[in-house]
Amino acid sequence: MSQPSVISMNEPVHLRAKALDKSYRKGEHKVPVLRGVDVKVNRGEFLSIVGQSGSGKSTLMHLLGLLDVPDVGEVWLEGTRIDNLPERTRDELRNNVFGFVFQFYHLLPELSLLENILSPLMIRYSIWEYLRRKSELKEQAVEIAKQVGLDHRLRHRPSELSGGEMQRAAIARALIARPNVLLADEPTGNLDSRTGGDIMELLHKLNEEQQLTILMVTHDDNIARQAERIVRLSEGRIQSLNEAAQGVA
Ligand SMILES: Nc1ncnc2c1ncn2[C@@H]1O[C@H](COP(=O)(O)OP(=O)(O)OP(=O)(O)O)[C@@H](O)[C@H]1O
Repeated sequence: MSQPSVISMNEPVHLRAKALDKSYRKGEHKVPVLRGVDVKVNRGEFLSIVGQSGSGKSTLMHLLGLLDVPDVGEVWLEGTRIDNLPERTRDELRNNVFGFVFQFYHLLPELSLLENILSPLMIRYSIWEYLRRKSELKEQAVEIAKQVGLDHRLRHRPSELSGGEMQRAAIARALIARPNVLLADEPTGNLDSRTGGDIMELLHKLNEEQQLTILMVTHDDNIARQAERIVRLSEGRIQSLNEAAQGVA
């Protein structure tokens, strides 16, 4: 699959939400979730979006990562509006620019850890291209497994891994497609505080060493504070854009 024309791989991005509105229909009622949300994610920054359960954090992340479309408003990537692109271009962008990490890992139980890490490339390439390049792609997957500290678990199935290891595997799977932006939805939400701390350390390492832009969603203020900057979402609106993450009272 060719790369989308709006951004070249590995180019630092600058992601922006402009005046996003999103409502869901519940029976006969339209329930507003986001009401005029503006967020800017700078190149190479580690931004957390914090807010109570139901405040719309995941909804916002899904709109920024092209998993859903806003009712009103725009999403911009490096000077190009992306929310209104044709579906195929949006699919390509989603697969090439964004990496996703979720609270419950979403690993495929029947695949080994190595196969799970490789799974996005099976989608990116045609079957023939994937098979032709398999040994090179496998080497890349092993290298990324090393980066997240999992190279000793390559043949294990998800059921044989701890929660922290499954989240590391999910992060490795997101990294294999060499994303510009990592979107992490409650990445520590299912982990004890020590294991969650290890995952935060790994995210920091990726942010600092690879200048990976990270947008993390969490309901946990302590986790959110560990990012470089916090955006607080309350009742579908941004409360503070400039709250310094470190040293917040
Ligand atoms: N696909 C959907 N259809 C209908 N309502 C939805 C849908 N997705 C989310 N909602 C509703 O929108 C509101 C915001 O949900 P969202 O998941 O974005 O919040 P959140 O802040 O991420 O919450 P949590 O921290 O509990 O995951 C909730 O009331 C939720 O029930």
